[in-house]
Amino acid sequence: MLVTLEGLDGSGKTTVWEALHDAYPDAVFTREPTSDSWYGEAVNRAIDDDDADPLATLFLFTADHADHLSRVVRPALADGDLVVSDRYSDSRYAYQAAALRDSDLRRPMEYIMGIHAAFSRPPDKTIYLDVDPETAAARSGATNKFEQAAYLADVRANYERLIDAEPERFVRVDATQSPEDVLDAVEAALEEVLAEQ
Ligand SMILES: Nc1ncnc2c1ncn2[C@@H]1O[C@H](COP(=O)(O)OP(=O)(O)OP(=O)(O)O)[C@@H](O)[C@H]1O
Ligand SMILES: Cc1cn([C@H]2C[C@H](O)[C@@H](COP(=O)(O)O)O2)c(=O)[nH]c1=O
Repeated sequence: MLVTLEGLDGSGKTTVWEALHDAYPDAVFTREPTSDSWYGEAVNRAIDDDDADPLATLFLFTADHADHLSRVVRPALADGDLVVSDRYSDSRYAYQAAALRDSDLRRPMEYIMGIHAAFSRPPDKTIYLDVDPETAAARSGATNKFEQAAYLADVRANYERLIDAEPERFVRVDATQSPEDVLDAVEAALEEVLAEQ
């Protein structure tokens, strides 16, 4: 089963993802952008480059996703493992659709989803850590172009579109709660998902 953690920068995904290692010692924990490949390194260069072309950036993130799928996600799923990914395809739909909002693409989110539909493996469940853009920007330190409150407001609106389209896949968790309460809510959601399996 493939479970993904999604949300704005600073929503607390990585904090939760790290804490889940103890509760699910046999699961495969992974992330996007990947941290162990040159594709991930290329993505990080684009994140840090304020002048990076947004369409080129989309394809770098998508290349990293293709490598992540073939090298990590599909083999783990084939072995019957629980895979928990800190960010995955929804991050592209939410973030790159916002970055490409004023581009020549008529419907950026649909375009990005179309590219993924040809090769990706959709998540079985997605835990969405919901936080307002101001809190997100403050917590993340606003250190890169994606971590600005105005941009994150667009990203959040895109996440809401994704949730509206597939309410059964998403579990929304209030990420303004204390870290302990957020983790309790995520663990409860995961237990329910695994029990349904
Ligand atoms: N529930 C919470 N309440 C207050 N602060 C939190 C909470 N969860 C995480 N934080 C703090 O917010 C900061 C960002 O947390 P974290 O790195 O887990 O977020 P993230 O969603 O993974 O961000 P990014 O997407 O930018 O990597 C950290 O300093 C962390 O300690
Ligand atoms: C996977 C992915 C990520 N992003 C953005 C979101 C963050 O601002 C950075 C890095 O992610 P992290 O969780 O803070 O390490 O990249 C994106 O725009 N599109 C994506 O597909």
